[in-house]
Amino acid sequence: MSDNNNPKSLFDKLWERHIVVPETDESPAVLYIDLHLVHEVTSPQAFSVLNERGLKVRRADRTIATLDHSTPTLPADKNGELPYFTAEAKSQVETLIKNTAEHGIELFGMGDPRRGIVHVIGPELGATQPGKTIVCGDSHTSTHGAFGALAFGIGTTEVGHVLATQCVLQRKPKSMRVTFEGTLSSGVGAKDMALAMIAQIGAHGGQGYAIEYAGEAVRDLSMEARMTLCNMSIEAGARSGMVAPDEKTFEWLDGRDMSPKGEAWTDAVKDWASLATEEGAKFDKEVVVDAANIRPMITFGVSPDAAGAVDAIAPTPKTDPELHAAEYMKFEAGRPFADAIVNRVFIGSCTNSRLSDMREAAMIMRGCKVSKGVIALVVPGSEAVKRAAEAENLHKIFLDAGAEWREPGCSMCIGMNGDQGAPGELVVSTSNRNFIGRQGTGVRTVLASPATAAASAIEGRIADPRPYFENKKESA
Ligand SMILES: CC(C)[C@H](C(=O)O)[C@@H](O)C(=O)O
Ligand code: SF4
Repeated sequence: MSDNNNPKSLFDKLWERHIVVPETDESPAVLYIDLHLVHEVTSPQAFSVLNERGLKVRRADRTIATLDHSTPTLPADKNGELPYFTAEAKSQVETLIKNTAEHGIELFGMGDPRRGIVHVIGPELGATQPGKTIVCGDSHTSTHGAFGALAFGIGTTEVGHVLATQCVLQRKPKSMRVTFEGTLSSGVGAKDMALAMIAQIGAHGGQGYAIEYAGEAVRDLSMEARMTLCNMSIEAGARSGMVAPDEKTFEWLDGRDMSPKGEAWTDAVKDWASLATEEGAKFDKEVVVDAANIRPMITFGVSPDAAGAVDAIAPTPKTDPELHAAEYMKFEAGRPFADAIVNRVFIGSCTNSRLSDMREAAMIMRGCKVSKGVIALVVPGSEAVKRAAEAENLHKIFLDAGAEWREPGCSMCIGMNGDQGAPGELVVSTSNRNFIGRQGTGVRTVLASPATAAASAIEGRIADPRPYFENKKESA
């Protein structure tokens, strides 16, 4: 605990608790890692290095592995064969199965009811907890910061370091507080907050910083929505984003498989409650976002900061990269975004594939039909989300509307499993990256919330979800 003369931020506390060797001018700090998450794409090389050098995994009990990026979202065929996209995808999966078995690491593999996108299952299992340092060879590890953890992505070389030593070398980032002032209006959610913030500070605005999200609109968010917000921190250039743990956090974690139990739970909650940023704590940078005026957001370019309100008109490009992006995306300056014809819709990814996202999309699609000519894919983030959604019959709503209901995984967020759009198609996607070719060669990606994506699927154009919220309210 700090005294009032030295008020500390959540980030300071998390950092200090994990220093094994302090940082000097010559060398970064050695930081202890509480939880290491592993998936099939960034781990093979790391395990190879370990095996070549005859090293063991230091703490297999603090390491969990899942299969998500390369896994098919279509079921096995008659012979029980999964339809892998490429030999490489299949090999990544087989390699992780082999490596985890050899090193005694728990793997949530195909058919395991706990499998899912790495950033969805960590929290779901209760493995993600306040106060922890969490790493994964994956940039969207920032998602776990929603619980008041210091969570960041690492490279494959570092994955090897963590496997072997349970530590990473890190320079302490600068701190930034992003305060969302006011409350959100109906039909606006965490995805819109993230895109509005990134549009405001830029895709590099958070570079070199650890972000803490604060303010009334953040406190009001559910845990799932906080995960959406923290997930997108990386798209603002920051490696981590976090929210101070509170009653909502504790309630969400209570009773989960890996959450502490009994007396250990009581002690943990007491400790977690002491982590919040103290009054007067200093940040290297303060940013204020006007939450009350955020409208549903979409991206119109090829970087997540090219974002605007769904009911706005396409801006006139000012720079060469903007011109290039506008040519690629085919948004004509001065015309409403809502004029753009949509070919495909993807509802999923570690940004927006949790139960609340499924519910939001289903609320909009209930009793409606996906527009003719639009292919809509709904991909739950985990087996648990899939089960929970099916228990509420959400899958029926999607199927009745003419959308596809798939098996959990990263799917069209990155297309590594073969779920991709066709060249030239406009895809409204609830994922986090609109880079050229991310969802398939020549695909034009528009990032949006589940509500906006669902509304766009129905209307066949980029659509404002707000009228649906009004109508459902009236008919409720
Ligand atoms: C495959 C993996 C290395 C990558 C990442 O680190 O983010 C992926 O998850 C992504 O979203 O682009
Ligand atoms: S869902 Fe997308 S962003 Fe998330 S881990 Fe998978 S590929 Fe990366």
